[in-house]
Amino acid sequence: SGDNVGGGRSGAISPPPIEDSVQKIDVNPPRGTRDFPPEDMRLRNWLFNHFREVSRSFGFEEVDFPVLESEALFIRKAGEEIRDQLYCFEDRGNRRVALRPELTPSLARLVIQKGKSVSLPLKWFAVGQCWRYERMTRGRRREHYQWNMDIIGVPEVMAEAELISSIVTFFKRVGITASDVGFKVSSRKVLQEVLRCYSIPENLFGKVCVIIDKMEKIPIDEITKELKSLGMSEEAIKDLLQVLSIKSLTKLEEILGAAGEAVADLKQLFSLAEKFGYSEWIQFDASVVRGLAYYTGIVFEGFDREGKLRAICGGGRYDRLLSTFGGDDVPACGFGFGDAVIIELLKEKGLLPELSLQVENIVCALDHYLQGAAAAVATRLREKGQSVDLVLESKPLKWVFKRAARTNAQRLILVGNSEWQRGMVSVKILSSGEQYEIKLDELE
Ligand SMILES: Nc1ccc(Br)nc1
Repeated sequence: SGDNVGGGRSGAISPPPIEDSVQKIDVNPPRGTRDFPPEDMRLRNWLFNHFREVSRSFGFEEVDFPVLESEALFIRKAGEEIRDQLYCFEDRGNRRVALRPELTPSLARLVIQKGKSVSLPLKWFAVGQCWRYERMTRGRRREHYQWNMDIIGVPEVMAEAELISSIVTFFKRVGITASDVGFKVSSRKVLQEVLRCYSIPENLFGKVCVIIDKMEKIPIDEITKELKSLGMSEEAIKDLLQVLSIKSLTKLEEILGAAGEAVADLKQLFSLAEKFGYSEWIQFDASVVRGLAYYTGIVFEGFDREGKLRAICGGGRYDRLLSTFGGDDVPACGFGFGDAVIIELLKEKGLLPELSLQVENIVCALDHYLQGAAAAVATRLREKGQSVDLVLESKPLKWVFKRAARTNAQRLILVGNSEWQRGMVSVKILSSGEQYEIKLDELE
């Protein structure tokens, strides 16, 4: 029946010699990346389930994109860190590609690709791994998972208010309160209106934002130097930094007047926050600009009030992104929420959940020849929706009890000869120790 290939049983051919010398491989994951062994994967699933349940409760649909994208999707000339750390390379087809550093450009690409086949507004969410290539000198991670929610096709500030509401909903679900975290909210239109007063060219807007976003990270004279290199005068820089220090919307209105879009948008957002019931979570802070060049309006970031951690999440309006990719001028806003800072915050607050392995049944044959019977018992329970850890080899009972304890099994089902002859199995409820025999067809 056909040639024996690869040393089948009949006409056995000895397997080829192992040519490659066995060399010990590095069993750690690549620098800056993580494995998720079961206990870490349980926490990750717990977190992502909350992300997904909140998104769905807001009527959003899940989407995803390739981790690998054309490098062109992320080439922006605004001096962003995300560009400097792009994990990019040339593939075997000589194409310039990159591991995505964020999800928003992929989302914009898919919206454009879908074109008229989708009706606006779109409410999409994604949970995806994002990458950066950072010199390991700083020993930081090179990958993280980001939860994104985006609303495409709604120009009103109601969209940003809805997004912030979804994040507040997530925080409440995991036990975080407005005493633990807040949102700093501003609008890039504040910056825009100041720059216009000094006739700073629009094309410098993105670059100025990226520089301003470094305010808390590099010395102020470095900020001033970089702004000067863009051609801003000392007076313009002084006024700009003065406006950016404003923490009150009333004060902002005094400076910019009530007629501008910046003040109108922000007043509308704070009014909607009242209606959504999360006023205590948000505060105006003109210094918030976020580090992505494409934001055009409201921007916000979640922060821990103790000031120990980096930003928990961030987002805003990006009304021009789709058109810069050649798509129609479609308004859009969204946020990114990383999987690292939130876990640090939950640890700080003692809110990490206890997540142990749980299995409902462990099934074990008491003799080797009853393995088939044990398989039948396991299958029957599984068909009834029960989880079963089937002991796959002959093991001493002591071993089985130890495994049942480690897996927090609720029931131990033993398949023994005398019981099986009578169509029975023996059940032990591990929490109470109660033990009884039961007919197989009554087991559930
Ligand atoms: N954009 C980005 C990607 C990966 C990590 Br870790 N941090 C930021």
